[in-house]
Amino acid sequence: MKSFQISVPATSANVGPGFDSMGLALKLNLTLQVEESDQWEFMPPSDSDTPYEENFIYKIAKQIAERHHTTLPPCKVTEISGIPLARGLGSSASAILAGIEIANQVCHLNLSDDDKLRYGTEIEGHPDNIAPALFGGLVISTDFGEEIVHMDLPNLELDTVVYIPNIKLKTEASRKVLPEAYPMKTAVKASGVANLVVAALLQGDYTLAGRMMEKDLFHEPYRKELIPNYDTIREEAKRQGAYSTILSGAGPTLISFVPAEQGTTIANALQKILPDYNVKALNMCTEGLQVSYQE
Ligand SMILES: Nc1ncnc2c1ncn2[C@@H]1O[C@H](COP(=O)(O)OP(=O)(O)O)[C@@H](O)[C@H]1O
Ligand SMILES: N[C@@H](CCOP(=O)(O)O)C(=O)O
Repeated sequence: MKSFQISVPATSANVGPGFDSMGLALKLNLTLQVEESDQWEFMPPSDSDTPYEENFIYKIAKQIAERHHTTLPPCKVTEISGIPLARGLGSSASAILAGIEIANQVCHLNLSDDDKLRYGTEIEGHPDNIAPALFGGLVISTDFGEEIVHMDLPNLELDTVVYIPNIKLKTEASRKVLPEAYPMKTAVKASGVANLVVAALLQGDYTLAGRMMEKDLFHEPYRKELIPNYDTIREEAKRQGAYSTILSGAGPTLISFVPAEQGTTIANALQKILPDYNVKALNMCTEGLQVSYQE
């Protein structure tokens, strides 16, 4: 019987002003063990009354199989490790890619990376989590409909610290507070800020990159009211030496970019003043989606 493991990293989208286009993979994984079986089963079950047909990953896998005019054979799927849900760490993008990959493996679809990026982006609605979850690293991507253009940035000499509160914020809800359109002057300044973040990262000028990340005009000014302790965490992280502290994805997690090797020290200091949070030092992850087969 075939058995394989799928591992997909968490992601932090936007990186400040790179709204819907910039994201990086983090060393925190969704890992699933998949075995062909005589019936569908998800372990641990989300709750005993929910049929497998309602499972998010199952629905994605089924949709991809149908798109290729085939049906999924039954599988037992065991979640070995997870990414906290609705916290701004890309759990939905990782689950979507896992569903796509299950269909790819068990239906022998032979999907290319571009196929996975296209399907994942269509389902998620934007490529900024899907691209780094698929490729690893820090990826800039934009969906032009006929193609999704994406480009990796070279590895950065940075650690990150994430501040995960024990409340959820669905991405859909956090998008509702954003404006439909931006005045021309705001859009020009906002894209200038985003360009400076990329230029500064490429030059290794992390002080400037951090300063510009915190000047986002696309989403943070509208979302910060939804985020508990937004100003306190930013100020305290700066005092501890962080280059920047910004929303991770749509929030409510905040993420700091900090000098290499200083993640754990800064995380420990912030955990002391945020006892209700899970404060973690996380390295960036250069690997994206991985599949490994067992005998
Ligand atoms: N491992 C998973 N298994 C099943 N559903 C998942 C999984 N990961 C994410 N989801 C679905 O994605 C939703 C969270 O997506 P979203 O609001 O975009 O937040 P985020 O992607 O920031 O964690 C969850 O409420 C759940 O429906
Ligand atoms: N660009 C999106 C990113 C959402 O990321 P998530 O991790 O919160 O799902 C947005 O900002 O809405």
